[in-house]
Amino acid sequence: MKTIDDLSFSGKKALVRVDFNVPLDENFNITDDNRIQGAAPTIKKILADGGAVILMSHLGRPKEGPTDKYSLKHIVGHLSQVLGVDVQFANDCIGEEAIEKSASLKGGEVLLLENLRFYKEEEKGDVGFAEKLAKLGDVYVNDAFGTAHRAHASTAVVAQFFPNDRYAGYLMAAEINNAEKVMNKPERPFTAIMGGAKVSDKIQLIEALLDKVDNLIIGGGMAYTFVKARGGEIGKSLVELDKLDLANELVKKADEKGVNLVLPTDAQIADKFANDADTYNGPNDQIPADREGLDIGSESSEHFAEIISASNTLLWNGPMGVFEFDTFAKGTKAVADAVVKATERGAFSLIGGGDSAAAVSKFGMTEHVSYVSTGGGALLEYMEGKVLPGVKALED
Ligand SMILES: Nc1ncnc2c1ncn2[C@@H]1O[C@H](COP(=O)(O)OP(=O)(O)OP(=O)(O)O)[C@@H](O)[C@H]1O
Ligand SMILES: O=C(O)[C@H](O)COP(=O)(O)O
Repeated sequence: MKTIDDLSFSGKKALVRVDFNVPLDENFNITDDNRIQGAAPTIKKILADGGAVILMSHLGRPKEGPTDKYSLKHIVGHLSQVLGVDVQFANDCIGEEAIEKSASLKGGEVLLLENLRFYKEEEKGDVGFAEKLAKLGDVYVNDAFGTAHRAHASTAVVAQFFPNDRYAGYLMAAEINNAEKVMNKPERPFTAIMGGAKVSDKIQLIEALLDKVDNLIIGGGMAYTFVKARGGEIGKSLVELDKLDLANELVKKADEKGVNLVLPTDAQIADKFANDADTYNGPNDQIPADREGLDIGSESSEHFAEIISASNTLLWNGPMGVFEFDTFAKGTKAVADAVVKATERGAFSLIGGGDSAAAVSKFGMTEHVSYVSTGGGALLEYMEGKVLPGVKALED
């Protein structure tokens, strides 16, 4: 797979797929610009070579065509600041305006096209739509690791129109290299910390990890399915009753493979799902019927931290509790502190995208871990051993 270091972009128009699917608040302010920052080095390299950049991305999951809520115009200002260039904007990603603005773009200039998903053809992987996109540029660059697990027109199909001129951007290359480092050449002990809401979202990753890790720590909402499966009383805690047998199977598999599967033993037990809930720290298998566990407890935090601090490779995907509420962020913070300490001692730590990255950023620790992925589902699928269409499409 070629990267952008294999080409001088002088005199070229680079059609660059980025993942600018960033969280916006009610005033359309970007609440986490990690994905924009991540794509900046690629864009800047092309500009430094004297090339012009035509950016394409999706934003959200628009269902009824163009809407203001999902317009990429909302990120033009911040993107211009990050790049130090006045980014031009096309109100469509194909058609007259896109063609004209792309054609008149000069070296050192940047054009951002409107949201690709305003056309159903994007997610359908429509060839005709991909060809219209392809006509806008001379070479194709994919730097959208976060969307690489989608076989869409702009992430995979379009590459066929650039048989000799398709490149991975720096972010795409870094994401793959860091995921490989963890999955294929981990320095041991290798510990994975899985959290978040549902076992069902992470089953395939957990199964893939059981062949790779020394320790598998399970926290967050998904832990209660494991506690319930072995007869614990979990009250109103989050649980997937149709996954109890699966949970027991995973515990058994871990045992057979000699993996140390670590579950929390205590929880912050609340009388309601709210930041101002009445809460106490107690065993997570004796939760009263009218209460629920919303964070791992102090004993579990200490136990998890102990294992993390003795590890040389760390993968973390999913928060330990409802970290959005400060009352239930202690477990996630304790894990983040331990990951940072291990990293400072020389361990390699990879943080999965989405909520885990948001938690690390909330605690101001992004610079103190080895790598924060921009991929949520894409990273999970890559680590499950799946071929990502956006990566495959770049291969010669
Ligand atoms: N004990 C719990 N009870 C209820 N919800 C929980 C609990 N622990 C964590 N959560 C919730 O889980 C959500 C995150 O899990 P989710 O599976 O949605 O994403 P994730 O695992 O972080 O994956 P990604 O990092 O890709 O977003 C958070 O919104 C958090 O509030
Ligand atoms: O946020 C993500 O995971 C990527 O931008 C992909 O978005 P999607 O799940 O809507 O395809």
